[in-house]
Amino acid sequence: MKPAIDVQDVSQVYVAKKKAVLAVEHISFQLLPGEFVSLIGPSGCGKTTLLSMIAGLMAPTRGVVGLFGEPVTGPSPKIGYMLQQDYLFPWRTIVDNAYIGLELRGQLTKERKDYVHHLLEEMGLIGFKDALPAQLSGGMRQRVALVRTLATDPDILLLDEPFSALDYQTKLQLEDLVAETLRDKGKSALLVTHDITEAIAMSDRIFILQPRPGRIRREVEVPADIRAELPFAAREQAHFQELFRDVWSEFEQMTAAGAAMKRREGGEGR
Ligand SMILES: Nc1ncnc2c1ncn2[C@@H]1O[C@H](COP(=O)(O)OP(=O)(O)OP(=O)(O)O)[C@@H](O)[C@H]1O
Repeated sequence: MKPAIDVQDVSQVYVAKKKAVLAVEHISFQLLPGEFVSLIGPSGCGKTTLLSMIAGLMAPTRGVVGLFGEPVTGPSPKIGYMLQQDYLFPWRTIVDNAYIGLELRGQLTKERKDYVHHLLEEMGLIGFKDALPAQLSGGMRQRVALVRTLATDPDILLLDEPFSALDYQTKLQLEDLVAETLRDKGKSALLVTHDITEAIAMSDRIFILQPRPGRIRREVEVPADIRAELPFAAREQAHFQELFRDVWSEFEQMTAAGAAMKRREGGEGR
């Protein structure tokens, strides 16, 4: 089986104000079709940089990214992107917002429109199809963003903190909806999040990244009892707390190492 995403020894250097920043270095991982994988790590460890390279928005300085065996050379129709902000156009109705990706690709056929209506139905939004975004709550707007992302039928979803701007209850509800929808449709997903519980509850595997430069520190397999459930119920499984403590202690070690490094750099600078 060809991996949905294949990141091979990728590094990325940014050049800003005559200074080079090594954002990520020697990153390699694969994501299989239908798998849900999360990237977690402290701010600046290169999560967004990695997503941008996978989405074809930026070429790696070194290494190769592949999607289903093909090298990434630019944005691909195989990829759908969901972000923290919903970026709905305020002057367009919900259904017209959901059509945008299809319009941009010249794919606004009767069949695709019917599929969008089906998705709006699935997400409990059909009664709001002619409303404007301002009339919807934050959680409903993110559901519209999900419909818009799924409308073009991408094989892989890149989820860049899509739940982080939501209140806690809405976030838990939407996590379940996203997980269930992606499982049903057999999509692969790569989630970037700062929330350890969210990563454990939603994923098959987790990559913990460390900063300066961004590298994979550890890969975590989520136990079967957690994976068998949707995210809300997953939090109640026997191995959940144990895994949470394990990942948390990894973060604490990383924070302590980062603070020690800053102290050393501060000392050297004096
Ligand atoms: N355009 C840029 N120019 C220069 N440096 C950049 C640029 N974008 C990111 N960086 C640097 O690259 C590193 C990785 O950044 P990136 O935004 O990918 O991390 P992140 O893990 O997504 O962070 P956050 O969790 O805060 O969103 C950081 O050190 C950052 O300062």
